[in-house]
Amino acid sequence: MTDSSFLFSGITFNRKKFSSDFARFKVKYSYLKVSRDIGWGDLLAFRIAFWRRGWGQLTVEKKPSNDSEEILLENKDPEVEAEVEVVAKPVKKRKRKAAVSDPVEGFSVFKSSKTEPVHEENEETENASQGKKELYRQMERDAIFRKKHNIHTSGSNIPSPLQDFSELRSRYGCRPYILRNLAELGIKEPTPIQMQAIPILLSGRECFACAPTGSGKTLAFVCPMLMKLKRASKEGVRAVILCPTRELASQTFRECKKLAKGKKFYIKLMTKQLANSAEFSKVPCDILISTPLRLKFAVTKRKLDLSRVEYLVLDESDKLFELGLLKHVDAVVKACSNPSITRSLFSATLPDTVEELARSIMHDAVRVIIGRKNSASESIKQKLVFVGSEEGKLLALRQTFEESLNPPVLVFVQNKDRAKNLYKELKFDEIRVDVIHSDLSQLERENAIDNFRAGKTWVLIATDVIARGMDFKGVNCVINYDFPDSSSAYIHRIGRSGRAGRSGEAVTFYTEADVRYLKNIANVMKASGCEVPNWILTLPKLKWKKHRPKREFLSTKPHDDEE
Ligand SMILES: Nc1ncnc2c1ncn2[C@@H]1O[C@H](COP(=O)(O)OP(=O)(O)OP(=O)(O)O)[C@@H](O)[C@H]1O
Repeated sequence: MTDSSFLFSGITFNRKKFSSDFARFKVKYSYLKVSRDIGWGDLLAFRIAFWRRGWGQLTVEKKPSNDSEEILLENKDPEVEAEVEVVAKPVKKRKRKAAVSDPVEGFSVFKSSKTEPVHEENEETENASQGKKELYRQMERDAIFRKKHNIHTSGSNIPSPLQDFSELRSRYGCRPYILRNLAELGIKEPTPIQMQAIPILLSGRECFACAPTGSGKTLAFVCPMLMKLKRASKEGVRAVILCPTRELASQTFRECKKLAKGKKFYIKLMTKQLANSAEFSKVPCDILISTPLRLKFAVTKRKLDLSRVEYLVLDESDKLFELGLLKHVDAVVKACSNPSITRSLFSATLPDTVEELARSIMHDAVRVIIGRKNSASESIKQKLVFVGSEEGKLLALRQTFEESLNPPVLVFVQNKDRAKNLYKELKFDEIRVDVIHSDLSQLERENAIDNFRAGKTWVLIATDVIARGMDFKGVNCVINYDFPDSSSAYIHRIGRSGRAGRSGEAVTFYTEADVRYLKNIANVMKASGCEVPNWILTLPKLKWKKHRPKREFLSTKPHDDEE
């Protein structure tokens, strides 16, 4: 068909000239034959239906030798045929209505050539305005729904949010195994980030999203990824999820497996062993979950091919864009060279600099913010405690544990040496304590996490290595033994409690040396509805800077004893 004309904003596509390309992509399209006299109103109605479902581009090709037109639907979903029936209804309805109304209105079915165009024109204008009205009504309904769920979006043509997981099937033809797995996991209603991010990603749009800790971001990117991949393939890596730490990568790997249960996807976690394997390219892999350094190593040293990757997720994106990781992330993003890739960024904190970077690398991305940007989860009760000095901290910690130890409790310190020392201090108290930091082997780190998850450990002392993304169900209290180095570190640390709607508590110790930095944290606390003494809020504004003071030796023993 060389004489193709496209209505609305479609890509000109000469099917004869590009017949071989078309044959390759044929499976992606479905057709709907409609009468030649299809009006603009009908097309607008189709377009609205498309927009609501978050489908691809709607274009029309005219067939000169035939009395029908084809509506070309760019849709990669095999279920589209069924949906097209629904979409086609307005045309049938209009025709039926016309047939019934003709005799009533006194018009002949065989109209003269003079009167017909006038009637058609009026009808089309009417349909167009009806379509427009419906579009506006839908936009209004979406706006009300978003407002109710604190969903803030920016970007063009944003798909309607999901109100219910059943819409995954009715709007997107989701396979039953996902709905079954969600039900088995006890997941009934989508969280606000899932309501909006899932339709965006399913419609093939790029997205950067900021939603509170514990609000279900993982599912918001894993679910559409599985739906888009549809089935397993052995033709190379098709989706990559980058996480800043090994612990988070392995947790995300497990979450993927849970949601994919019953479907034979090849989901791989990039372990040291796998990264070093020379046979990597022969291992079937649909979804690869990795830290940036390991993936970069596999790409550069093991010639791992990422050119077929269709979906790339940068989880904890602001952390991935920090200086130490950025060059590895950059190498991975470059290796994912497929021009039709869909990239997405997720985090509970999204600094403006990261947003700018995201905008510069993404195409027509939609921005989604749940609640207030860079804020803590509102289900956490936050408290600041003045402890005077380093020694004061240890006394305050022991006193807290004596008064009320409500495990599981996470205690964050500034670095691994302090973690080791605090562990030595608490080991002989009558509490089950463990420690996790980067000097431990992978196995030791995993054991520490597993024991904490299983309730064998009551108090886990940690560095920021587990501050992001780790989902420990039911952590009752987070204690910032050492003041966090930034407000985003604070948000992520305390976000290990108060997850998925549960309540939690966060206590932050501060000394004289930390007072200058109190305001940043106090602002976060105030924004999430916690009480903060006024004097802190009136402290002078500090320019953004990481606060990592050299802290005194952590021990209650006299220093001479240590020598
Ligand atoms: N729709 C839902 N309903 C109930 N629970 C859910 C839902 N979605 C996810 N969850 C659960 O909520 C918990 C937190 O989810 P997840 O780890 O994805 O949070 P997150 O937003 O990524 O947090 P963080 O910012 O800390 O990484 C998990 O235990 C997950 O199983």
